[in-house]
Amino acid sequence: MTPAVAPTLERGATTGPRDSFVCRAGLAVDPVLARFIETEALPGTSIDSDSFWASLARLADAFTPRNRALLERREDLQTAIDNWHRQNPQSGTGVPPRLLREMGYLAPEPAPFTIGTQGLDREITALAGPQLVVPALNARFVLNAVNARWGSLYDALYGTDAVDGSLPSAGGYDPGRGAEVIAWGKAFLDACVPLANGSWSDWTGSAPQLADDEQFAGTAGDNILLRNNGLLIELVIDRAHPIGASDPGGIADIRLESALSTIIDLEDSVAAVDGEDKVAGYRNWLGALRGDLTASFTKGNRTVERRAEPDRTYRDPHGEERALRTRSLLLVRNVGHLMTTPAVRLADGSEMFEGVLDAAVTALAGLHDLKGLGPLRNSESGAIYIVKPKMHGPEECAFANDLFDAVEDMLGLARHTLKIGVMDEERRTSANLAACIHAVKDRVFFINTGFLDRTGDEIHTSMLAGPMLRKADIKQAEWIAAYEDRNVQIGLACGFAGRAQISKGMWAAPDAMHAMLADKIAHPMSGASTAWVPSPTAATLHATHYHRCNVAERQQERRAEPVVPCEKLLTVPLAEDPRWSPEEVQAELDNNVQGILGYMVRWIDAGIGCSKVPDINDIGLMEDRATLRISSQHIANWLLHGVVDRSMVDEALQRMAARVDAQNAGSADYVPMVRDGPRSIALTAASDLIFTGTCQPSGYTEPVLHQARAQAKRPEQDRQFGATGSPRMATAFEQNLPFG
Ligand SMILES: CC(=O)SCCNC(=O)CCNC(=O)[C@H](O)C(C)(C)COP(=O)(O)OP(=O)(O)OC[C@H]1O[C@@H](n2cnc3c(N)ncnc32)[C@H](O)[C@@H]1OP(=O)(O)O
Ligand SMILES: O=CC(=O)O
Ligand SMILES: [Mg+2]
Repeated sequence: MTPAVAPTLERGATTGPRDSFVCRAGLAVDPVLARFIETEALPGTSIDSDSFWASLARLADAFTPRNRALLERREDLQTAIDNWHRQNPQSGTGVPPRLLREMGYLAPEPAPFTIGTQGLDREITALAGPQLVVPALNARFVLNAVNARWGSLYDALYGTDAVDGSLPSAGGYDPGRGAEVIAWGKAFLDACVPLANGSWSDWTGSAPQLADDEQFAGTAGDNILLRNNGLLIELVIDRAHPIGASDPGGIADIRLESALSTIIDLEDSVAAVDGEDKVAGYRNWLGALRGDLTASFTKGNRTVERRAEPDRTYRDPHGEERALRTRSLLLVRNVGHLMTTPAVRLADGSEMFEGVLDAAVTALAGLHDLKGLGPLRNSESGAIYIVKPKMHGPEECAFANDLFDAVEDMLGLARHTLKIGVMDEERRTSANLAACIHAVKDRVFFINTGFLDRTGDEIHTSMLAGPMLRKADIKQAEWIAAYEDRNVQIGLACGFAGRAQISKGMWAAPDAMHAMLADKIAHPMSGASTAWVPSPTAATLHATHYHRCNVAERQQERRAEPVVPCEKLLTVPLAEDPRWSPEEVQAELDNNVQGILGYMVRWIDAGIGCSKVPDINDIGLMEDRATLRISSQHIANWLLHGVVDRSMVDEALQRMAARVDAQNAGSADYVPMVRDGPRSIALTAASDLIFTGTCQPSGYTEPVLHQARAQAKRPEQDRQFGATGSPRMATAFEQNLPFG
């Protein structure tokens, strides 16, 4: 039986390294995590506390050695690649494919196959539309994301630069701007759900005669529902509303089905370094799935109570009442295979692999949805969706598959209840994508081109090959086009059309909605059935692309294409003739340093894992650990090859720290990095990250970030300043100098 209350959570009942830890089946568990599992996650699931912890201990026993071996394999391959570059310093290329095959970096291609995943929701198989990502630790944002299934097109157009690049002025409603928004909205309707005669601008409210009757989906009260490419559009009819009152047809708003699915992110957009942080994320995932998560906050001068939208109904064209899905389908992103967590320690005192803990706990939370334990439901088809990031190659995908098998057994779930989304964001995965998909072929529900991490890995893998192009030019180089094309082509060849999502990466400029409307239609046009957006507003605007482009047709067209050869993917974005002016070099360095500091100071000092940080041109960019990986690896690469030197980087760090301090001057609790007294942990960590960039595993930022954040969380008197700048790290840069 599950205990309703945790049995013994008193301080001191522990074998762990911190005397507040509690002992569970030989594991030393952070009491905050133990309490969460025993009082919130287990109750109702029919799994008792003793068997959960015993199974978790067995899971750790079974998967820890294998996980470690996979990380060693990463290092061995990287060493082999580095050695080749040392022996071939003038090659101007990456390691030749033949040698990559010999090393085992390139695996044998599987025979043609079709994925066999069953039991997926229609948001994954049948519909094409935006995918929102939200940091798991922020309940207010999570709830906004849950409810982002629907969004106001008028609000999204009015409140952003979407229509013509201009922003609304402060003050009241601007009727001129409003008229432009309404005209844009009506033109959109004319293009996507045209009337048989005339324009929606002239529609006066009679039963709409559509050019295609099939696009009439029904009514919800006075509102009209239309369907195009599988997505719903709701015309809000309200003549009492100021906008509806002046509209010939009484249209007060056009609401669009927007974020069909949402990833609640436990990975690169959060700062979670201990049991307390992990529980904050797990609790929000659990509450979002159950439908009882709430958030209360002050906005302007009012208190907002936010909760998940209840289900709605509408009447179809035959007058039958039907359910109208109001919430985004929820997926969770676990962490990758690299990090361990101090939330649980094993019998030998080592930390548990965080990905193993994530798999067990996020799946346990999923049981609440499958068993209907909360007031609302997520998956209608009984699936638990877990996105797995940063896997390197097929053996790491096979590891995740086996881990998910074991978690299913532990929780009494039918085989393949846990679905996996494979982030195609490491070079070894892109180069072996078919084999990676094959390793998870009966549970895969998406592949996604995480081009940000992928860019970081591109730099790190070929770090020794030579100086890389400038960051913006890397995005235009041959490898990335091959990467994006191959992902779609291989996905289609493995039968993803109509069965699973082919997903494209994040729009990383949250305020640049005009540019997004112009550019991001390329994602559905590529045959991808979904693509990432940073906010609900961006989801609504990006949804218009899926009305303008029929993804199913695009997939049909692209199916016949041959897959771009792997050789093109393996071209390295090296600067062939690096003759940048000093101003160009300085601008590149400053831009990277500003992004790094602007992001890290909030991560380390405030625990904020995803931020909007102005770039050197004052464009606010979404920064997360993946963009940090790119910037830090880029500087490390230019340092190594002498494009910049240590003193330039130190000078940029000081100058940009002052600039970031000025940018944050208005924020309460912000502690400047440039100050008298103890050196800023964030500034020290940023310096470490750059100067040890060549030695960080795969160029990841997590080890430095976690160490620095843990240090910042400790009471001031317990901190060891400069701990991240340990002698090992300080000398690592010097040791690499021979390559410079
Ligand atoms: C490479 C990768 O891994 S990409 C995946 C990881 N990245 C992400 O998850 C991006 C998530 N997005 C965000 O965190 C934010 O949008 C940022 C940091 C990029 C930009 O934030 P800002 O523009 O400063 O947003 P701000 O804090 O002003 O919030 C604006 C409103 O939008 C909402 N909002 C913004 N982003 C999101 C989101 N992703 N999900 C839900 N709501 C959101 C907020 O709830 C807020 O509304 P509220 O006041 O009613 O609660
Ligand atoms: O996770 C996404 C990425 O681009 O990296
Ligand atoms: Mg990523």
